Amino acid sequence: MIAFRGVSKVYTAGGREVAALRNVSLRVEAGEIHGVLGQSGAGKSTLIRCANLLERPTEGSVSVDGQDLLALSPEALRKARQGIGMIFQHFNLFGSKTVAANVAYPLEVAGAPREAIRERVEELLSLVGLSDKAQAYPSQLSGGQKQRVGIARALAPRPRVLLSDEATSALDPETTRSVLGLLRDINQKLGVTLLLITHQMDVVKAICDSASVLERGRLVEQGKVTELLAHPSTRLHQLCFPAFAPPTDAPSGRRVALTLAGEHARRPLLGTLARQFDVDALLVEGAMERVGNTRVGRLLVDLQGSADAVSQALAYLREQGLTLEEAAHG
Ligand SMILES: Nc1ncnc2c1ncn2[C@@H]1O[C@H](COP(=O)(O)OP(=O)(O)OP(=O)(O)O)[C@@H](O)[C@H]1O
Repeated sequence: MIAFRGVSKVYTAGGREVAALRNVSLRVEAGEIHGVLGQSGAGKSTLIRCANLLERPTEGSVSVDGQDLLALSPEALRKARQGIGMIFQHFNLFGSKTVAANVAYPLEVAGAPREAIRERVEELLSLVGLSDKAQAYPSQLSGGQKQRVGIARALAPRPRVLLSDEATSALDPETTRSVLGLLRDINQKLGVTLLLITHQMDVVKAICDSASVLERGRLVEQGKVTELLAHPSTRLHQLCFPAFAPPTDAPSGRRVALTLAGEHARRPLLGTLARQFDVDALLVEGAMERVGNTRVGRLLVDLQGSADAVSQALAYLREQGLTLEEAAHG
């Protein structure tokens, strides 16, 4: 488990103070994948670097697995850091070392026996699908392969927590998907807790259980991804479902924006409106998104039928717990 409590970070540069984090409190449960989403300059890198004290907070506390990192001696912090792996946007591999030597590096630093290192490196390269590249150099690898080496190296000391600093930002969409799939597998197979920062909503949708949004150093929301997306008022929802385009034609019925999540997204609601209420739903615009094992959607529909029937249909949808907005955003 990772806990930030009241964390602030102020940088002083050229006599000027920059508040990069302002009173951030965030809890990531053990075994979760948590994504921190934010625009450039929001403070994401600062936040993730505070999780292993590469950056020391100006105020507040950071604990990992119940250990208050700021209270540790330098020696104890060095040990605690072995339990916190990190992967980077630009991979940070040693160009002059082979893939195997890159992965072995943290184990050599920790003084592990040679044979144990050899076995562990083999196991890790197999885990990330690079057994055939052990003797290659980073310059001979694609971006996705380099990141897989970065992941293998980060996992070498068997960390409980993995920090990902925009690990897929430099990769194309397909490679991004495969690296995210690998991170999800690692989380599930090894139970590693993952804290990642990203400016890409797609990363959050693809693998995060929970997420938070950082804006100008402040955490403006946090929660389960599916729960945040189910509410049109959240930043996460608005980032996932951009506002509908302004209408160019007159509505052909009562125009309503529907947010479907969880159970609702699995039921044939529009068919029910037709059968039970004699109300047809014309789909104007919208999207359904897959989020983990569930689906979330936002649809703009024109409900067509007698005024009474449409009112009853709307009452039914509200009773079902759906979020409805008559004045669709946009
Ligand atoms: N070492 C530093 N010295 C002074 N200011 C800094 C330093 N590092 C970051 N900042 C400032 O702190 C703020 C947050 O920066 P940070 O890099 O954490 O944001 P970010 O969300 O990771 O941005 P990006 O996505 O562009 O990397 C910015 O205003 C940045 O200019």
